[in-house]
Amino acid sequence: MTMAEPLLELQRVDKQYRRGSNQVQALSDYSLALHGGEVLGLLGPNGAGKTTAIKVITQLCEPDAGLLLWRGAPVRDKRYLGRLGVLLEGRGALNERLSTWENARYFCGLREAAFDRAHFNAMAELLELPDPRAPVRLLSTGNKLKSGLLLSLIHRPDVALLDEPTIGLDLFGVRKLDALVRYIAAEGCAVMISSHDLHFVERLAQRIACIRQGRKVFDGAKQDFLRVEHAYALSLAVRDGPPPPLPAGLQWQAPADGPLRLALRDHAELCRVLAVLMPALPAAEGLQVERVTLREKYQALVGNAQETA
Ligand SMILES: Nc1ncnc2c1ncn2[C@@H]1O[C@H](COP(=O)(O)OP(=O)(O)OP(=O)(O)O)[C@@H](O)[C@H]1O
Repeated sequence: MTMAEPLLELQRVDKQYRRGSNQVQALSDYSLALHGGEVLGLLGPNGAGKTTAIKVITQLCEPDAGLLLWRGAPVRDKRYLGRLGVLLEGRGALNERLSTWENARYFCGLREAAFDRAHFNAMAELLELPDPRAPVRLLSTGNKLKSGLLLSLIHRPDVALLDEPTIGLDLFGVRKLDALVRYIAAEGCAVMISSHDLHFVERLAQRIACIRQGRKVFDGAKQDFLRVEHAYALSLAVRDGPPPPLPAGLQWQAPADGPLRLALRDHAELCRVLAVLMPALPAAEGLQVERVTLREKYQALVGNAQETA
């Protein structure tokens, strides 16, 4: 992960929506920085404020307080918008009567960027987009999504904001999207993925920003996110008798019914425990070791957060 100056930054942003006589605090004192070449996963339950953050970045809505910075300077006009690639709520802007190819040329003209045929072909190939010369209206829903995605990135943006990019893609489409995200990040693009698809985020993001009810609850390296408490969960089903001994400093959690449980910090600790447990294993009824995934960490962090609406 690069530690260079952020390309884009939200600093202490507040955003409130008015809904009749009610007010919804969508963002509270919210800060976020995006660096070139990094893939950031923006996570949060429904209504947490993710889309609002993207709308503030793209000037689709104005914050009540706080700053938006582009390359370290407060944004004063809309010029930086041409350096963004945006996919909002899974959809890119495109003209369905034109082909992906024609749309791409049109969008490059609009953004005052040179149309790069090799970049177009590389993305179409990675996405396995069939017939880029056919009118978009003739494509299947999933292929229209791929087309929209390609178009949001055709001008080689410095920052890509991908809001729910996996919606409507099948398993194979998502794998192709993986490849596309890696390709643009390797080119130096800062990629922010806002998604409920935790497997997708876990595979790609080096950094996780987690938001709950408009507030930041985590922002840091994915490894640190996964290491918040422990990396492995071990459970051991034993017959009657005392629980088998563990290395010094560790203690079983022993629920009234169900197997013994143990949370382990890392791979080294897991190996130490298994070595000590080995003699007791033949008499045990079952051993299970699970890697704690982003899903469990995420659930622990956002709890049962309900939509603030
Ligand atoms: N235009 C609006 N007018 C009033 N309230 C709004 C508006 N847009 C969003 N909200 C409210 O602001 C809060 C944050 O919404 P936002 O869409 O940013 O969340 P989100 O994290 O993107 O959610 P989701 O994962 O469901 O897309 C929610 O309570 C939502 O109901």
